[in-house]
Amino acid sequence: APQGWGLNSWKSHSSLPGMLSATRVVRHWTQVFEERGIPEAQESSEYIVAHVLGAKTFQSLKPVLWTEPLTPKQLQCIQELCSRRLQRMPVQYILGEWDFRGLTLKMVPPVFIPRPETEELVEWVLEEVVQRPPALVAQSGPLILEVGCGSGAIALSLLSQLPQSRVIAVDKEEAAVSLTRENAQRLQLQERIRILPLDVTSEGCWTHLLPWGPVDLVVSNPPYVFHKDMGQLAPEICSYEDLVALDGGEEGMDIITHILTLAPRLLNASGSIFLEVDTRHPELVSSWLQSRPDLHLSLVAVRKDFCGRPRFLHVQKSAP
Ligand SMILES: C[S@@+](CC[C@H](N)C(=O)[O-])C[C@H]1O[C@@H](n2cnc3c(N)ncnc32)[C@H](O)[C@@H]1O
Repeated sequence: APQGWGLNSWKSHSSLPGMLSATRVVRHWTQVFEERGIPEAQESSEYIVAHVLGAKTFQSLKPVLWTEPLTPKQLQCIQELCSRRLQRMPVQYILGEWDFRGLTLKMVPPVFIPRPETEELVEWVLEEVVQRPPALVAQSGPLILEVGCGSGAIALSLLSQLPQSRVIAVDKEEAAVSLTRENAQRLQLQERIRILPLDVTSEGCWTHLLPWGPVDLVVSNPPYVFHKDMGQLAPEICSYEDLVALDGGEEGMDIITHILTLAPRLLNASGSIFLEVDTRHPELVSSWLQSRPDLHLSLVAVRKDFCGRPRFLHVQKSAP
């Protein structure tokens, strides 16, 4: 078993009690991970060792800690955490927290781990809000609805950057709802957020949201993976993350179309929807919207991610 392998490999160092420095331990586990085909071997090893030594990254450790011998307790702890990595558990779940746009969020499996691309979606929303007339932003708002809040990454980043904003965050999974709630409290942002369990595919679900609206913006990183692509996901994802957070149905559009159908009922006139999607979705969403003129929505902009792939959509409501 992977765990047994990790333990056995560690025994080779038992002749060096008290002499193992953080740097040597990082090197050891990097090699073990590489031999076992664990992705991001060095990063995984560095994050785990840094975490046990009380830092976020290996580079941010005081240099003296790189060379000082580790205690048996620290070594034991590193061994336990690295054994989990050998079982392909994502580092974010092993460490139990992860940073998103400078906010440290608690991470608990199987709630979706926020991805770096999503930071760009938040950035785009912030840019758009800043462009609004100053009086509008300063007085109250915006009021934002986030569909599928997961750990709360998007909602809490927006709240922390926009001091007048308020957010309604919904997710169909109870684990996500309670993790967003916990993260909001940890970050002292609970006063401006309403977190509701809600399945946006359920009949008449928008009626539960009406009392909180109308909203200025709808933001979502919905499940958008094409069902046929689900089999290609890495073991880290398939074995630990909630697949409900990823599987968007046949063309990845199942939840996207529900959000687009729901949003016009809740949005202010000329309100906006910002979505993170697959590269095939700009075209699919555009033609789907053309088939639904009754929604009075148009795709007004597409943005590329840091890899140059079209991954973010801005859809706007227009007057009927
Ligand atoms: C890709 S994750 C995004 C999580 C978080 N917003 C982020 O970016 O890290 C999608 C989220 O949508 C939620 N979800 C899936 N289907 C849903 C539905 N029908 N109604 C509401 N939420 C849903 C999942 O539980 C999951 O938390």
